[in-house]
Amino acid sequence: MSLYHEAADILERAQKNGGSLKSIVFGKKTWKTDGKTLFALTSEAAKWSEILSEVVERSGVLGVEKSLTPTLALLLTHDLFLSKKGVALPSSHGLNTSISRHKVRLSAELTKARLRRGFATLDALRAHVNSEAANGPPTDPDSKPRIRHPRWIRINTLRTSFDDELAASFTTYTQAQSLKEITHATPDQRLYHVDEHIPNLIAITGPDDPTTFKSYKQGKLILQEKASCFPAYLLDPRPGEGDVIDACAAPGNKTTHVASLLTDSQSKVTACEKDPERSKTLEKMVKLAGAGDVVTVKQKQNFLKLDPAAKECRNVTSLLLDPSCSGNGIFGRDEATVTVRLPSATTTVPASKGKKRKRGGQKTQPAPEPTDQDGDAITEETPEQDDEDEAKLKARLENLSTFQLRLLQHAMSFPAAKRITYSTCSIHAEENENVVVQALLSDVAHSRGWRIMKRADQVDGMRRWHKRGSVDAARQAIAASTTEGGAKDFDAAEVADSCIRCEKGGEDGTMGFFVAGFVRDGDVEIEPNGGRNGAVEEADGAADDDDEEWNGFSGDEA
Ligand SMILES: C[S@@+](CC[C@H](N)C(=O)[O-])C[C@H]1O[C@@H](n2cnc3c(N)ncnc32)[C@H](O)[C@@H]1O
Repeated sequence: MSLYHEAADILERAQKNGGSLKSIVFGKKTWKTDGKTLFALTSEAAKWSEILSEVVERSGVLGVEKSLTPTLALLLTHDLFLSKKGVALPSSHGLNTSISRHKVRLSAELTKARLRRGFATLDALRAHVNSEAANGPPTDPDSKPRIRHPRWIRINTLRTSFDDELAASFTTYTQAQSLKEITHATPDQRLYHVDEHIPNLIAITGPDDPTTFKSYKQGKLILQEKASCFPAYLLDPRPGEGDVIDACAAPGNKTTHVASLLTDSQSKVTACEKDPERSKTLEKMVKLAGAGDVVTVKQKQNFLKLDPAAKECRNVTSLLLDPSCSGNGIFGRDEATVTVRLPSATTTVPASKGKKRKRGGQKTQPAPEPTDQDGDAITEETPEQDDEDEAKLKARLENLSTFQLRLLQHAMSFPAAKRITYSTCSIHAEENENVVVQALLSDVAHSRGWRIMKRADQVDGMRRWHKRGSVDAARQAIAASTTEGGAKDFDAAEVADSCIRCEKGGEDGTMGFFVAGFVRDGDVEIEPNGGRNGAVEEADGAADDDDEEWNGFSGDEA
């Protein structure tokens, strides 16, 4: 019973205050209904809200059913016609009877709404609604053509081969020679493009929802943003060289990517995840991707508490570090294209009787994030709130970068480690070039011989990637550190060129992202203590780190 009232509350808050549905649902822990169910219903209803508002308003149902608020009517109408299971209430329940007794009238209005939009069947309308949610509404012909964000799909070579999968899932798709064809496609064009930087990655566009593909459900296709594929690829783990740690692993996209690069070797991946719920998702995703033989999931494992000197870590040669961040690089493609429109309470008479429909304020709201086959959200991060004030943001970035630096220094303390990648889905220099410079200047980097992985030493696709770090940001970070001494040897242009950035949106079809690699020859003696900025100190102070890190998730707390 609380489902519909709680869902109505969420949609109304979203319409009134903005913010993402995800933040509203998962930011509150006291809902009676579970968050996944609430998110699934509200995000679907949000997608259909334009059409369903029209249906509810034109049916006149609100004029006769006093127990129904406009939002309840919209949600119940959604479930009555569009949910496989129908209205999730006993047929005798008051809310169910008050909507069901108007089924014929509502159904007629839904048909009219469909025909007005030129769709012959409800399935065709559904495909259109899903496509608009994914790609946004068509642009005004006079305006600049809108750039369509591609749907990036990594073909999981642990379960299938690239060619087999193209033949299995994309037979109705035409190959596009350039990414531009994808970013400028019309919504109904089914196209795929083979990425030129990351092996086994394709960009697609079209009306289909790839989460409904059989191969997706079998773990053969992984929905993963292009930029998010950079860290594992840049890490370039060499089969047989040694083991890998994914330090902050859930939901596991990069973990399974690394695992796919280590096939036919004895090398193992240890995936740490501190958060209990996300640990379960990680475990599930690793199994689904067929990476269970290669990956050991350490559930509820704080990476800072993993002892680098432990026997199990002695053979770790590569570490992938993708910690929590402000998340402001996440391209809110899905979030920006779904509109919540709630029916107007004042227009309760069918339009045929001459009343004008009132169009309520529109807010952009999220469509569901990609989910695993059980509907678990598998986003990597929560987008930053737009309305955060500057002082709050500054404090949050300070907290985050302190935490990120600690993790990075801890990664640098693994005795056999030779390569590390550090990444964030943030575009803030504080979390990126600044952390890189500070890590390079730390005692642990110095004592163990860590240096930046230069562009010339990067794996082919990353060397060719055009967008590099910010020279200004690197220069400022170096200048800030020079006062403490020791930064004179760093060349800002070289540091920046070694870093990789991705722009949020635009013709590259990427989210905002940052990644840098660190290398060492592995022959420097380990010091008993990490020194001033050493990892041992950070690990000891890990209890405080928990709080600091969670400040980074204010997007979830809204
Ligand atoms: C940006 S997400 C990682 C996304 C993941 N790499 C992927 O590609 O699917 C950061 C994750 O790190 C986890 N985390 C944060 N601090 C951690 C720590 N100290 N030890 C282990 N995991 C941590 C968070 O709970 C979150 O799940």
